[in-house]
Amino acid sequence: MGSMKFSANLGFLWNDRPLPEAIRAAKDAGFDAVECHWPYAVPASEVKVALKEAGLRMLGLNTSRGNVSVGENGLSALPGREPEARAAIDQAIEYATEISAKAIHVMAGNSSGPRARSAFIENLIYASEKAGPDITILIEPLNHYNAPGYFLSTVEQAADIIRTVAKPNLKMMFDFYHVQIMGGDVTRRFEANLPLIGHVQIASVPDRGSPDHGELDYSFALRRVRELGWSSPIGAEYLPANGAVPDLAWLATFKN
Ligand SMILES: O=C(O)[C@@H](O)C(=O)CO
Ligand SMILES: [Mg+2]
Repeated sequence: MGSMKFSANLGFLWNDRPLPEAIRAAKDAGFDAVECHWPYAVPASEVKVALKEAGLRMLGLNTSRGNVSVGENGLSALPGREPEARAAIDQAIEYATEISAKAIHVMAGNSSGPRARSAFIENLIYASEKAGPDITILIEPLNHYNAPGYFLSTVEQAADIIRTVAKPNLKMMFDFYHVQIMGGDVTRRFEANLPLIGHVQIASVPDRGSPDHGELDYSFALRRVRELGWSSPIGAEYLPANGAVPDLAWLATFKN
């Protein structure tokens, strides 16, 4: 696929190591960038040093999910929880600013209906304005097996929200793994939503493993992504088959 770039998602890859060590492992493995889920337990100053030493950019991090022990998966589409949602957004912006991260995924949470939609829209306006033009705010449709009850589940719903909020730095995280499960037709839907897409992620379907097997042919899908002009690193967000150390044979094949 020539000159495709890839970002290691350290929420899943090398997630048994402290984040600075995972950043170094990603560099040694040949990744072009990194991204993570929830880095907040590690001081941003340590992550900043590790990124500088590795010469890698942190492409994205997520807002806090809230109370994970009771199943919370984000706060921004929960009516009545605006103060906590905005505190999570502030925390993410502060962390992202310190490490010069490119994007923040604002997690919606488990909810539905018009009040949830209004809360999400208002919180996304807050996030987009507060983040400023150097940080992209992302929203990500998640599939209903991994995230049952999550507010945002389809690309079309995300596109509607992005158009309603109408802020230039609000975009969609297009995770092919979720999009394939929630209706497929992935390359057409990628093309149709291209102007609204801010980051791309991949994993095999249905097992969420390395992107070289399963029902979705990434050698085709990523060629199409590239033909459509996408040049930023693609997020490798998969669960390694042998624990946290990833199977990486696919990386050399897809990069060349
Ligand atoms: O696809 C996912 O699950 C992630 O991109 C994420 O940020 C939510 O956990
Ligand atoms: Mg994802």
